[in-house]
Amino acid sequence: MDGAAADGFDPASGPHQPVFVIEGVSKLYRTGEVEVRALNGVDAVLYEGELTVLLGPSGSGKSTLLNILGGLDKPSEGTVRFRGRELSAFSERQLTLYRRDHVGFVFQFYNLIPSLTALENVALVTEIARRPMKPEEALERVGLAPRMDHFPAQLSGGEQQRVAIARAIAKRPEVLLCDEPTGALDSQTGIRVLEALSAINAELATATAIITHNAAIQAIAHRVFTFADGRISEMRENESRVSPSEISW
Ligand SMILES: Nc1ncnc2c1ncn2[C@@H]1O[C@H](COP(=O)(O)OP(=O)(O)OP(=O)(O)O)[C@@H](O)[C@H]1O
Repeated sequence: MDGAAADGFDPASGPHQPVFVIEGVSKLYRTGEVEVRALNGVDAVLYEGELTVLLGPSGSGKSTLLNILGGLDKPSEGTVRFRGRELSAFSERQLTLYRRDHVGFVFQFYNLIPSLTALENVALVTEIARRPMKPEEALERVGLAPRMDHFPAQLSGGEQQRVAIARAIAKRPEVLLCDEPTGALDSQTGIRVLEALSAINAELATATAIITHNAAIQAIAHRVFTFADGRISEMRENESRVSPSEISW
């Protein structure tokens, strides 16, 4: 924990403190006559320092919940609290500040700026963050320090995704939200990306949520939520976790 404390994580808050408390959350989308209930009464808790996997078929509501946790969307019913503050009642301005100061996002497609090097892509974020790490350190943490002067087109898909992870963690977010981070990658490359996410979760104690369709990935999590039809049909704590290098698909 020493290293983590040096990185600004307060060990006094300890593991097993809730980061998000989700109560009775439903989300309805209405487009013309068509109404879709993307979430239907979700209750869940995500904990400090934990890696949570959100598993389930397409359309089961995983991204909708992740977007609500990330302050990109609001529930139609129910409440979400972030460290005791009611996120679901935040104004747009408060949500913008919340996203900027507390949340790192990683998406399936890396969204790097092609005309900037890996280092410059990460530096874009550290320039506006309140207590960032050096961009070099962020790239070091994902094993890409030797490639920092390369442009996205000179990097493989998995390397580009690791730059995107470096960019997301460089502002030291308390939560890292990842929507299908390995969805576009082959298994070997995807495992490298999961190793980077898992190492960051362990070293910085960043509460991490990873959405996937891929059931093999659940073995690396502390906690697994399985989604079905807008609900969490099963919540499970893994008694023993395996390292990403031990899984395959
Ligand atoms: N902005 C929107 N407007 C209308 N319907 C939406 C919107 N966003 C999501 N939905 C619908 O809500 C349901 C849940 O979608 P969501 O993206 O949360 O599922 P998911 O489990 O993340 O799926 P996937 O794994 O395919 O990304 C789906 O039926 C989807 O079509």
